[in-house]
Amino acid sequence: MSTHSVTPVRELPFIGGAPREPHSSATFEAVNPANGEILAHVADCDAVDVDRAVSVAGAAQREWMSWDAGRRIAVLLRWADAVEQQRAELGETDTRNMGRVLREALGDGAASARMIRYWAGQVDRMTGHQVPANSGHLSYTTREPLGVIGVIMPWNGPVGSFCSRVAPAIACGNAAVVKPSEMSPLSALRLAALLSEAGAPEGLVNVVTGGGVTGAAVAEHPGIGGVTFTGSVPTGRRIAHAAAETFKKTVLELGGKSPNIVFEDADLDAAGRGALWGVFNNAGQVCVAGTRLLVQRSIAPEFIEQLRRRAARIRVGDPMDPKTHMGPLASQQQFERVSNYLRIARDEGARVLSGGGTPKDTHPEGLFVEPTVLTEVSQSMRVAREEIFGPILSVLVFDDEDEAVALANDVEYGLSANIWTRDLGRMHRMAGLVQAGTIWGNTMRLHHPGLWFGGIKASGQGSAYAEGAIEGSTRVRRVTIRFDEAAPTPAWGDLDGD
Ligand SMILES: NC(=O)C1=CN([C@@H]2O[C@H](COP(=O)(O)OP(=O)(O)OC[C@H]3O[C@@H](n4cnc5c(N)ncnc54)[C@H](O)[C@@H]3O)[C@@H](O)[C@H]2O)C=CC1
Ligand SMILES: NCCCC(=O)O
Repeated sequence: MSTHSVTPVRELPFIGGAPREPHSSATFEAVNPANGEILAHVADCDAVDVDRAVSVAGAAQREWMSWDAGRRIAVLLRWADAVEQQRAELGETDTRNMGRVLREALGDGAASARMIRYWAGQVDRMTGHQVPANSGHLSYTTREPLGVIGVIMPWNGPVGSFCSRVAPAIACGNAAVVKPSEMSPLSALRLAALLSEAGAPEGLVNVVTGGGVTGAAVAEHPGIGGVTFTGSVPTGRRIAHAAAETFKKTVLELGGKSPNIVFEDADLDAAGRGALWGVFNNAGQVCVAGTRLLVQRSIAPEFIEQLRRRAARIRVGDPMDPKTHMGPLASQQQFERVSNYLRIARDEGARVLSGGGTPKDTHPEGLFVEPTVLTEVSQSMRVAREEIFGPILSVLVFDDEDEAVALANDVEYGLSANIWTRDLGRMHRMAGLVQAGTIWGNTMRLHHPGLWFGGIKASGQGSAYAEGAIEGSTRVRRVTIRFDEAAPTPAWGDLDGD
């Protein structure tokens, strides 16, 4: 367990380029899930705080767009450098605040810096086009920012979530009001400060801390032009309803129950390693976690034994320790949710092949759950259908491609799918038939800010990456100008004379 101890600090919302005393006097605690330590008392912002943030964001956005593109690009590049330089501090903040193991949290800072640089390169590419429609006329479209974007964040990868949403929003010329998750709000405050220090107008990116009430105030605010949300399906639905009232654009990246489909002709060693990392990384708190392993019957015994052997070597413990593979769950709420699914699995008749415990003896104050592999799972069981968001892998067996497709698609979600086979014909057939917004073949969780990433079915709409991020952050307008006086004008020709 970490020996690091802290005196809880008071964290204020970041509004107008600095921490500001909030209107609301309510607070909530930021807690280290590895040891129960209280890290901070964080302001629980109300609708007045959100309104203040939207107001300063509007003014900052106008200033931002009055700057030449080169000056805006320079700010983004300085911000990227700062995120990279501060990645140790940012990573430690996330590790303490939500239990992500430090060795991975450090990687988030470096990946986020690359992401910001990608978006810096897009700043002067928010172009429209010219349409040769009518002779004697020039018609063109412009792409312009929505104004203020509301960013409502989850808790499972705070640094990456902040940068992947804020960078495209501001690269497209917007300001942002960010509502981090109440379970991991701390790094967002630091990231907004780093952007200010990099030279952004005061108020370009503001952080209002709080829970669902604060988030709802963001989704409802008429001064916000678009919302990008990552989180659960029920909350995504609420946000879509709230946003519709004022016709906000929305990008919704919601839950998943991603299949990881392994055929007998696959590289079984790579597929086995991938299966474990894909579901147990970040203690399973990953939207695209491959939580359903669909394995072909002919190789099932051998493959499952490989999983059992390797899963036993996963080191669970202090997330600050560089040797640890898996830290605790992020919050008491999540710990109870996952513990409940362990009970449901047993009640439904699944077999616990490995794990299945919540090691309170070795980790009395921590919210740890063992990496758990469930076999003898059938498609009707809740553990095979519902998003758990914890380190639980459900193994199902199939005979042929048709059955694999049927099992893969028989859930409400459609975020991502992983397919392992050496047969490229089969790979492409499966990629066409499996219902998921992202298909990974012989790999998993490979991302790039220039590649579309979004869910279908209940897993959401739009993409917070690539062209989806631009679409979600901008609107298009059309201009038509008659420049040739010989070109006709639409008018009544018989209004003159007697
Ligand atoms: N797919 C993903 O990446 C994620 C999925 N989840 C799923 O959701 C489950 C519950 O986790 P939560 O953090 O409670 O998810 P959530 O979807 O309720 O919360 C996500 C964010 O939305 C905010 N929020 C809550 N109610 C809101 C409302 N009415 N209007 C606007 N914003 C609101 C929260 O404060 C937080 O910032 C998890 O167990 C997991 O299954 C959670 C986080 C990320
Ligand atoms: N926001 C998508 C990141 C998913 C992943 O951690 O792979």
